[in-house]
Amino acid sequence: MPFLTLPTHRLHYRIDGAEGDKPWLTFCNSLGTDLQMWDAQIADLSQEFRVLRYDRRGHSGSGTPPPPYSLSDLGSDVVALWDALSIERSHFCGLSIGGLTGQWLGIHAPSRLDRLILCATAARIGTVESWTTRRTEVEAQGLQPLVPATAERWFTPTFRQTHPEAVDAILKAFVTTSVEGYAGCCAALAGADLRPSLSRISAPVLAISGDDDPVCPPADLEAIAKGVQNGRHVSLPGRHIVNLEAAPQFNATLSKFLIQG
Ligand SMILES: O=C(O)CC1=CCC(=O)O1
Repeated sequence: MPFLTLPTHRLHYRIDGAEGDKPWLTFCNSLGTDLQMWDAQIADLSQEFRVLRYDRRGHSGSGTPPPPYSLSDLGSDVVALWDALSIERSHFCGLSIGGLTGQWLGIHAPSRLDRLILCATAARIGTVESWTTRRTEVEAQGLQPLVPATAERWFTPTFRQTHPEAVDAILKAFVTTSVEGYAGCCAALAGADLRPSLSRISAPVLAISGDDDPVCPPADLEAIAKGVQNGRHVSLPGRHIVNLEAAPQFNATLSKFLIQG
């Protein structure tokens, strides 16, 4: 398991796929998941790309610096990883808080970005109050009590019934997330409002929604596509973890955007 050791924490990462001159594609997970949330993308996309995945600080194999975190902390972790791995430029695909991280990179590190895929995210997710409440609850009771409602927000009833093992694997990662790490990311979400800065994003953007996502509904992704300089929006069947629920369509949409433009 490779790690990058930073002054306050280490980042666990993984590289799959094509070697040589193939372009880099970086995946960035959502709150309470780990890099395995992208497993359904690897076989298809690692043919054409060098695929980099990592666990966000406070999640799974990465270290947990003391909370709170800011979106700038999360974006700077990606730049540190790219610097350490001598990755000058990469495509970037992030989901939810991973999509906010992608927007931050589009604004603050445009020279490092090729194309940007923003999934099940928004320029502002939730409210200061909702994230403060979530953080307080988690710090008091841990993550286990959140599991039923989380499963409902993340997957349709049909997917939960037909793919119980895939859902269990994601929820297992969720409950093992460190409370401090989760709380730190709640603080980053409370403080992140990129609506005034979206128009600074010049990288080509593909915004992907889950058409039944109660967290970031299609209108949020449409607003991103309209707000950036060069954006388009596609909606796929599923809820929040749309890359898993609609994996074949997701992979085909991503490949088309990255390869054909
Ligand atoms: O917690 C959720 O259900 C959804 C979510 C918000 C930000 C994120 O990354 O996931």
